[in-house]
Amino acid sequence: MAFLNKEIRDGDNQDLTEERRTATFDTDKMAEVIYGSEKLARRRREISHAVSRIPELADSRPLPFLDRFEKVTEGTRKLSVLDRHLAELIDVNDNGEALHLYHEVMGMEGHPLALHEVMFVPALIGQASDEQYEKWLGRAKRREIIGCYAQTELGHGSNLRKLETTATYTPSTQEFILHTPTITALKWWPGALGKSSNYAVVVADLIIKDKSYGPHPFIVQLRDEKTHQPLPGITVGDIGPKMAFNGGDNGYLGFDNFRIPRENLLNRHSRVEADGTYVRPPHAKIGHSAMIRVRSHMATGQGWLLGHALTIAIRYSAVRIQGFLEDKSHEVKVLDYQTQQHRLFPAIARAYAFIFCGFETIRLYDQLILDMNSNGNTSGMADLHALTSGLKSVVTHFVGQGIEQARMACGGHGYSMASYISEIYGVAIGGCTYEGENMVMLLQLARYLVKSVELVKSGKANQLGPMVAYLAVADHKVNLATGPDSYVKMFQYISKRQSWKATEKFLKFMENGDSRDVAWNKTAVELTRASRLHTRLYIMETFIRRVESVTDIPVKSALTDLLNLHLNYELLDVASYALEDGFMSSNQMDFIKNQLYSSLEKIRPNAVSLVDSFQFSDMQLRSVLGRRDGHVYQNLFDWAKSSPLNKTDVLPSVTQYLKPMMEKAKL
Ligand SMILES: CCCCCCCC/C=C\CCCCCC(=O)SCCNC(=O)CCNC(=O)[C@H](O)C(C)(C)COP(=O)(O)OP(=O)(O)OC[C@H]1O[C@@H](n2cnc3c(N)ncnc32)[C@H](O)[C@@H]1OP(=O)(O)O
Ligand SMILES: Cc1cc2nc3c(=O)[nH]c(=O)nc-3n(C[C@H](O)[C@H](O)[C@H](O)COP(=O)(O)OP(=O)(O)OC[C@H]3O[C@@H](n4cnc5c(N)ncnc54)[C@H](O)[C@@H]3O)c2cc1C
Repeated sequence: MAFLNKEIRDGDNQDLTEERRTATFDTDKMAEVIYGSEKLARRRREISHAVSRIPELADSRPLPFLDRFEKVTEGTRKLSVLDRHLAELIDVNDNGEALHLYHEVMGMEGHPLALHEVMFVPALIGQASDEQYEKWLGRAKRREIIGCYAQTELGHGSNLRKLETTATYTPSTQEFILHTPTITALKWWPGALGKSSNYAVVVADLIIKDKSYGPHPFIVQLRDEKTHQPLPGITVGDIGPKMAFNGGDNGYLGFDNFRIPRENLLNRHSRVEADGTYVRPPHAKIGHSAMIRVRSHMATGQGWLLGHALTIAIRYSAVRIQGFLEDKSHEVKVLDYQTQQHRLFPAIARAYAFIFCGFETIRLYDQLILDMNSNGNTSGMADLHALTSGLKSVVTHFVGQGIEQARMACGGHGYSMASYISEIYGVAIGGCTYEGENMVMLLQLARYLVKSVELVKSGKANQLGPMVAYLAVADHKVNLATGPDSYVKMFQYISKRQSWKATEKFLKFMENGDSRDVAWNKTAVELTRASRLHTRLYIMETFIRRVESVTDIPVKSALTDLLNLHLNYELLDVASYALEDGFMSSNQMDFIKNQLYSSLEKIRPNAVSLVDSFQFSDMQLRSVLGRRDGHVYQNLFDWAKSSPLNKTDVLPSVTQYLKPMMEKAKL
């Protein structure tokens, strides 16, 4: 008999096998929906399989047992092995394949090329002119040079307009002089800056004839290409251990009147002529495109991180037997408890929703770059900036929450590094901070919402973009029993009401004499609430669109269960906004809760298969607790035995310190 869940193998834990047999859909088909195509889903499996046949690509020891120096070395070692095998493992021009290969082999703890691929090369593609492509892009793509993205400083990150690093143009030599005037102006945080990169895209305040033109990107050589020594005038190093990413060398960087040629200002959109004349870009914020790119990719990337934690927690919950339900002679799987399901299943729905939604923003970003590079059309920038600002904030926040719930759902073993969940958590919540601190980015989206409400108030609703058109729609009572559209309408009502209330509050403060900035700050919490609601509405709508587009009936049916859970969970979470003015009745509230609980029951038989469908290999998961075979206890015991502390029965620290203390006490 062909099994719908292809993960079933002889010798696996029987409880897990039992779960896999209950799948109502084909996990390979679900993987096609998750990864966007049959080809990528298949290639991912093939690549993982090919990697497993190259022993040098495996971690030489479990990563949690390595110290920082060993982690950096291990990451670099694997990169060099990977480099030798790249062409045989993937189509190097296929980003999806490359991304999977790097996740599989390099894991998530950071490596020297992380920022090269994620920001340095994209910054060149988005910001460099054709001549600069000629000079730098080929070298960067061939990895003759390794780069990073150096923007944040010790004293400033969120407020780019106040970056202190200066790039002062000198017409006599046609050079920019890069300088770090104070300790707070040191670049601080850029990934792969400390020890690995020999080039960087540096964002510095452009100064011409004593006038500041604001932050601009420059390509800067940091280290000698032969010796890798820092060039004279450059101070560079590693900033030390972090919550996660400890295989990466986030760094600091200072300039002492360091000169670079005029051609090193990335000048596809703005430039400085030889005589110092400044040529403006078509859009003031066009220099931020590398950031918009990462933000556009974050929803999908974060959805996968949540998927990792949930794969571990759900598999473990199907193996962990504890306590009783009806039959007191047999303990049950902890996955059978409603509280466990409520803790984990809505997070599975969110992981799927974030991945689907992320694919849409990636497409929007690719279109924007195409428009900008082909005909200088920047009209999509404001919309995408607003959308991705909200999305990165909402998604990273919920992913952090979801991973933490997954950890707790694994009880004590979730707290062990054997689960690897704490590492996943550390990596994921970095996203709440990098690419724009979440509150700061929610407030960026709020600017857009406030402007949109103001348009409606001034009778210009016809100028609203499609994503905010609901802000002008009249309210109608909603019958939730009619399906997903009614949930969207209810959510629209809630989101619209909050955007309007926050805007009115903000305008009122100004009417009463506050400046715009003070009024804004006095309304900021309400504004961030509006941004979150707007973003959650967008996620809900993309989830519905994606499920509607699925053609495989069993897959669509399983996804519909997840979608229903998502709709009810989300609406319940924000119901107070609609209850307070009576738009939602308490009967409707009861209806939502009942739908939610029945969704949990429907999803239960598919839970393991829904996470198996992410098709993360054991190598990629790096979790002893979440391995496919489910032999949790034996695997945990073997792992603990391999701890370096267990190499000897008596530790030197015991002989040196503990024993003398005990001996002394005996006297
Ligand atoms: C294959 C890819 C995989 C990717 C996977 C990701 C996983 C990778 C893992 C690890 C990588 C880690 C990478 C981390 C890298 C970094 O963190 S780089 C540093 C990031 N730094 C930031 O994000 C700084 C945040 N701050 C800002 O972006 C800006 O300062 C600001 C947007 C908050 C404000 O900008 P400012 O210039 O001061 O503008 P305002 O005066 O506030 O606004 C003026 C108007 O400009 C509009 N605007 C601002 N930015 C943009 C933009 N990017 N595009 C379009 N428009 C923009 C803003 O909305 C205002 O418009 P209105 O006046 O009309 O309201
Ligand atoms: C793992 C990681 C990797 C990174 N990689 C890079 C990299 O490769 N390159 C790079 O250049 N940088 C990088 N960074 C830096 C990162 O981009 C910044 O830390 C981030 O943009 C936040 O800025 P900040 O540190 O200045 O936070 P701050 O702005 O100082 O935030 C502190 C608090 O102030 C609040 N706040 C600040 N401004 C406002 C405001 N206007 N309104 C309301 N509240 C406000 C914030 O909400 C927050 O609560 C990385 C950071 C991390 C953690």
